[in-house]
Amino acid sequence: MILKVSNLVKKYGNLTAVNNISFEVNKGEVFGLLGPNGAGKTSTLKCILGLRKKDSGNIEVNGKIAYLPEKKELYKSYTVEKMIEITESITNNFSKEKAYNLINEFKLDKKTKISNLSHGMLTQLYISLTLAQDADLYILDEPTWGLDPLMRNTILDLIRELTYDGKSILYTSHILSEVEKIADRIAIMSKGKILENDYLDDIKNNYSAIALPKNEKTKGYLWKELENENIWIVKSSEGEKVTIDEIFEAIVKGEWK
Ligand SMILES: Nc1ncnc2c1ncn2[C@@H]1O[C@H](COP(=O)(O)OP(=O)(O)OP(=O)(O)O)[C@@H](O)[C@H]1O
Repeated sequence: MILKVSNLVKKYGNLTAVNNISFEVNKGEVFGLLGPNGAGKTSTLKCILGLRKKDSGNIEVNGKIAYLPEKKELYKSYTVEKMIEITESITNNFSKEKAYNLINEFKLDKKTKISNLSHGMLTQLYISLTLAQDADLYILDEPTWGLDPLMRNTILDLIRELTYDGKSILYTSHILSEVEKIADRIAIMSKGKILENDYLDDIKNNYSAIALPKNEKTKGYLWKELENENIWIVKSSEGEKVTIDEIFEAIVKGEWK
């Protein structure tokens, strides 16, 4: 186990952004922390990194962490080359060679000023600077934000490749299809709580959809209210197969009854 979060609570004044959550990330796995806007994902990552003070709970990290923040801001007046130099001077275990390999793979010109990079290119540079660090756990907050589908796939491949060397990845995303491609396990977060936490395949196999008359209730998530019946997502393999997108939607939207 590389990371163990137990009963983490983070409050901002009256708002409980992270409400008593627990999960573990194992060595060599990609763990996806999913949830809608404002679910508490970034707050969770920041508590793990010590960038936010937790209110209670326990966080155990076994190894070095490299972090890709959600707000990908870099010194605008520097060139790509200068940014790599600076990162090398202030970061432990940073490989300049690896950073250059990555920016070449992304076809970024080292002489370009950061202010002239497109949004996607800025993400590529930031990813290069993060993956060029030798770490045991890579914490990536929305690593594919603003990237086109081709570039997204390249980044997902790079993330997956990290696990071949036994590295672990904790990452957040809104894009279910990409999570399906690379995550081993996921946690679905909503309103500060983890509502589901399991192997992706198990989650997919455990849930199915059933239609019930309007006045009937069952144990599950009320997913869709139709004219004559309601559709429930239930923990059973008896009903219709559902996609991970549909399960996610039902868990986040519906209430477990
Ligand atoms: N510094 C802060 N001060 C006050 N409230 C905050 C602060 N940071 C986050 N919040 C609130 O905490 C809640 C969780 O925010 P957080 O950024 O952790 O969610 P998130 O799941 O990462 O969302 P997103 O996907 O939109 O980035 C939100 O209601 C947000 O408004």
